Amino acid sequence: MAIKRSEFPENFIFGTATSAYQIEGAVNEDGREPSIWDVFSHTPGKIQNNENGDVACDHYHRYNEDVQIMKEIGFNGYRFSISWPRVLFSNQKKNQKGLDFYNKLVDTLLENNITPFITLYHWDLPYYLYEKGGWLNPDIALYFQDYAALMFEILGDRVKHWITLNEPWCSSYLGYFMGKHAPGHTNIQETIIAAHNLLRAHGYAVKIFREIVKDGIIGITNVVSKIEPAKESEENFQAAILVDEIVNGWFHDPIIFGKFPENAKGLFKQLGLEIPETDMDIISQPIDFFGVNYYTRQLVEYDPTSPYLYKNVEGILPKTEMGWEIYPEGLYDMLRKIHRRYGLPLYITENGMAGPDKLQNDIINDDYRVKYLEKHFEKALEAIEDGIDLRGYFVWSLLDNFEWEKGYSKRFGIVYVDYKTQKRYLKKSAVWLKEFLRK
Ligand SMILES: OC[C@@H]1[C@@H](O)[C@H](O)[C@@H](O)c2[nH]c(CCc3ccccc3)c[n+]21
Repeated sequence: MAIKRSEFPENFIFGTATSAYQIEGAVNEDGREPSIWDVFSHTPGKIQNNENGDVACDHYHRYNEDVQIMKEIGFNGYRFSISWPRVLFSNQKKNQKGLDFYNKLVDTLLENNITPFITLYHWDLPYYLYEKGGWLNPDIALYFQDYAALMFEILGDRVKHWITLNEPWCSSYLGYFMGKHAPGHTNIQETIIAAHNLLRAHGYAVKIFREIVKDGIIGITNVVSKIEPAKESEENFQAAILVDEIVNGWFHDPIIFGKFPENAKGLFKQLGLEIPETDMDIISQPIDFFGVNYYTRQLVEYDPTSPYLYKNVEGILPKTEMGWEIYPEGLYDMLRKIHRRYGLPLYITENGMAGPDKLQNDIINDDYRVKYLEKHFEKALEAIEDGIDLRGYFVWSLLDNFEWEKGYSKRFGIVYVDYKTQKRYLKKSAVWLKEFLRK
């Protein structure tokens, strides 16, 4: 029996999500200054095919058309991020033209009965702050607080749903340990310091939010992967617990319990790493929800030859173009785990897949994405029916866009973008969503 919109709560938010650097383009327009992703993507060898976000989906100029597409599909929510270097100059003066873009975007969304959910930081740190140490400099929390306060003052009268950070695990581990993302460092000690300062910045923003937007709600979005032992053994089971603490617990526990998870902390200490723990009271300021970005599971095995005592193992399930296993059961498991452990309302702030999308006679037949979304919607509904306080679901993503180190090679959109013409084409999954959201 196909799942129906009417089975979800009447006030449930069905939306779609994007981020500034991945769709806006116009990187040198109206005074926008460079971010770490402008510099990283222009560094040869960092991005597949040496692509960058200079133009992307040209959303800066086409936002009206894109909102009309959301309206046509029938979404009642839209999660997007603010480009920090577009709204604040390095001399700390506000960039009015940049702010006006977001004012117009918010007003257009509201005119079309689409609720804006704003992410303050989706990885595009102003480059001049990186030159001052970036996420390694404790002062970054104060810079972030000033930026957050500006956005709360400018948009807080109309925007009541706010997310401080998108996936601090990615910002710290991909940016400072694996070197795959900006700023491209490969240092585990820096990673732990960056993670702590990201959490501090989150706390400083929550603190000022309570003073400026008294009728709004604020949370943080984390990537949440279902961590499973590749083979059943006590050692592998322990490895899974450890990895769950490193990937998931490290960015949830401090916010709710005011402390880092013990096993992971013990491992890092055994490796001789410093674990800064200042401001845990600010980090654990009460928040109103957790945003959950769910895509897949991670299979791990105990590995005594690794300093982190584990290794990732390739799974056997059907995979998306990113090589991620399709595992909707993990969505249910993680919603239940996060809800039980932390007791906060949840929004699925990202879920979706990269597919082998081909434009043929103006049609993109992404049946695989229809099936993916249907299966994950079913698990979201099951969670709601089991009493989990899930309030919304944002499909990643509205448009095909700049997929970070993979450039434009991976298409996550429900709307196909022909980058040569910037023409948008609704994929079959968008047409399916339009039908689903009607019922
Ligand atoms: O890769 C698709 C999207 C990105 O385009 C978004 O900007 C970003 O928020 C985002 N995060 C993830 C999850 C990445 C991840 C998967 C598995 C394990 C750890 C991290 C997937 N995505």
